[in-house]
Amino acid sequence: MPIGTINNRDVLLAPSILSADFANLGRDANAAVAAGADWLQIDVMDGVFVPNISVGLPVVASLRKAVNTTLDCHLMIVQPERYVADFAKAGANHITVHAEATTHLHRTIQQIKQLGLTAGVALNPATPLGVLDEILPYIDLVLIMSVNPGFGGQEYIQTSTAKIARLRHLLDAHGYPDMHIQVDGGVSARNVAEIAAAGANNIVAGSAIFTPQRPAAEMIELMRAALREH
Ligand SMILES: O=C(CO)[C@H](O)[C@H](O)COP(=O)(O)O
Ligand SMILES: [Fe+2]
Repeated sequence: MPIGTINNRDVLLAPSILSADFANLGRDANAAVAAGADWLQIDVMDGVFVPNISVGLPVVASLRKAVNTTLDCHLMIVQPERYVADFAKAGANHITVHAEATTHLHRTIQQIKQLGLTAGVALNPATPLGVLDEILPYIDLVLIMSVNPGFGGQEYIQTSTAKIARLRHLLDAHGYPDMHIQVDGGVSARNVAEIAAAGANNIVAGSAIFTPQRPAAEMIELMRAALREH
């Protein structure tokens, strides 16, 4: 499944299954897709790069069988190059690795692309955009982390908005109109419009979509409505 084109700056929604009900993961994932989610993000945490452990290859393989959508694996693991082939085999369509997690970022990106997947680079909140300079020609997506990675349900770090705007400006200035800017962490219907206005086109949200109180479809519609109104 190819990465969506963003020439018209459509905003994609990528619910993170981190906040789904893991005992009913297929049900929750399908509900999000039926409600118009464009991608699903699977947050893979190793307890080393981030202080939490989440899910891994078997969950990707199970979701691949359960849902027909773009599976976006956000790898929060050290030396992700050890596992990218396994995630591709499990059914990932897109893999994002952290610039801070690998010494050989270019080689890791090459591996992902050679596997036929699209590739993204994630930056932690304190990582400057300058680390992207030499890797932009090789990637499809930049993930701006708007929380410190490791947990769902954290508060959006406000300075992320200016970082997104600087990145969109830089991409426009250097001729990357199709690069996705994905934003992950603390995004909800309350702030999604300002995040999209700053230049993000690919929105990850976990706790704002998968809540026990209301169906995912309603929460996705609230986000779409906020995007339409801005
Ligand atoms: O990468 C992540 C955490 O490291 C998650 O994708 C993200 O936190 C989603 O959760 P929420 O929308 O609740 O902040
Ligand atoms: Fe994530």
